[in-house]
Amino acid sequence: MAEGGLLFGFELADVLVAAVLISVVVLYFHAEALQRRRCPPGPWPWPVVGNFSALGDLPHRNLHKLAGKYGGLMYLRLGAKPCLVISTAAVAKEFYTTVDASFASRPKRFSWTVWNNNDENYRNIGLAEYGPYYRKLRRLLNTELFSPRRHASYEVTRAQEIQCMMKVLLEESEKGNPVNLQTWLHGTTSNNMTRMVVGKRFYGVSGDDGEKQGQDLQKMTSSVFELLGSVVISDFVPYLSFITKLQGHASKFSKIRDVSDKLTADFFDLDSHRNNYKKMKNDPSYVPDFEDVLMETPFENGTNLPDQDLLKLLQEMLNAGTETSSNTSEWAMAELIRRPELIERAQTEMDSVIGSKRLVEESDIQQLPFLQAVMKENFRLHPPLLLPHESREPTELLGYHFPAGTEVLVNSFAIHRDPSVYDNPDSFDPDRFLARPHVDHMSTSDPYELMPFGKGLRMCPGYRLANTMVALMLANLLYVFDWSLPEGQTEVDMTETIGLSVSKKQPLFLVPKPRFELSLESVAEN
Ligand code: HEM
Repeated sequence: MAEGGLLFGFELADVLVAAVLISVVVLYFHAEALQRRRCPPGPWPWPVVGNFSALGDLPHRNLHKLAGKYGGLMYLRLGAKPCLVISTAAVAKEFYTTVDASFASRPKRFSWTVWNNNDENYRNIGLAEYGPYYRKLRRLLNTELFSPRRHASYEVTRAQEIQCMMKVLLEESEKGNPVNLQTWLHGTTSNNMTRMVVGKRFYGVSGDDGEKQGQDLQKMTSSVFELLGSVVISDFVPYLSFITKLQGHASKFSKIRDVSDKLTADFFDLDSHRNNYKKMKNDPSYVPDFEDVLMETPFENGTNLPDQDLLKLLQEMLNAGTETSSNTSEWAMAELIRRPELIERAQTEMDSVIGSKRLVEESDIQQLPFLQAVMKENFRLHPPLLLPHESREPTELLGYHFPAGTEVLVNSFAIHRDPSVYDNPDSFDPDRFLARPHVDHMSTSDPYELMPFGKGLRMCPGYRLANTMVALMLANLLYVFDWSLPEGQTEVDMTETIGLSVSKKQPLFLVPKPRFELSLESVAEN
């Protein structure tokens, strides 16, 4: 009974506060339950942060585990933001064939904004909103850098960079010491990329600065990938930005951006490139590089790109083109060294096809089905990227309705481990692809079961180059050398670390031993 401000012996005010709190909680659960009835299955979200903690340190693995419980189309609430996670080939196919265009944009992330000089109007291709600016850049990339014609024209460049790497490895092998494969794979892909983009190589160039330049570049690309892979709570709950500040992310990210921007400006030296182009552009024998093309192309309002955007794009090509391909090749060597019988099979195949003491060339690759199966199996187990998409308009997928601004993660890590598609999905078994030649990540008619480069409008534009470089590096490493673990080591540490891409936490050190005598000439530096 209420008596003198008391209800059943409690202060009336306390009772009222408790009643309001209970009502809020009941209303929250009721509203959430109503909303979830209209959404695909997924874990119950916490108030405020939703399912943010489900991402964890290794989102590709954590989301794969959750998909085992909730299925191929899973619904998460990240803060207040709806997010779909696609984890099977069937759902991926439905997604790409019905709503790809609606989901062709990217969300905003705090780290991406810092990298873009604190501007949410992202100017680099991988993060830009899907609109006229993005489409123009993408067309330029497709025609001026990655078209089949351009790809063929850079075959000599690729062969020279492979030759440089093999020459150094042959020299190193004479000492009998382990070599850091990560460094050489990174240097080779990096040189190839910078030669395509600005006509210069930076890694391992002789002279006092050669080694340092290479190390600086490697540090830059991996720290930028670490920055771009960082997800913070205020990406999904903006009013928690004080936590992001307290965690010191802003100053850490800005520092990485400033160091990488300075390095890029020094490496790519726009002024001297511009002067050189002015001198050369009327010479019919001069072939403009990608930097020339970018400098000359009118963008919004007919004006050329500001230097700041131009440098960011060049840096992006270097980052995207280097980290992914070198990580992929390193994973492949790490998998193979644990299964020496697979190395032997690849060598036997190459001995019978190549049969002479020379490097493996691009035209050989088509005749090496086992090597290609090894590559596919490696792409299956180690797809490097999980880049989010975001919808620009309300959409419907598999009968569910989603508002504009819904995120999508196409988790190829989970798709590639679907036990209903792949037997023993965790084991490294290239033979599975010899038995399924129709599964081909390089073909547009592939059944979405192997998609390391994504699909659809935002699919990786560098897929042809990446596939060729990984094939060439792997084939040559395996053909020219036998490999062993450093003395005293019996196992390979396969621990992953994640930035924007999944890489090996510990660099792979292996001891090369030449399989035959091969002397390689120095390749002229340019
Ligand atoms: C093994 C090597 C590589 C793999 C596995 C890979 C994979 C991917 C994936 C999965 C995406 C995201 C697709 C999506 O959002 O749906 C992507 C995007 C991208 N990749 Fe690659 N990539 C590789 C190499 C390269 C190379 C050599 C380049 C050359 C510069 C490159 C440039 C890009 C760019 C610019 C994007 C952003 C595309 C966009 O947003 O429109 N990648 N890549």
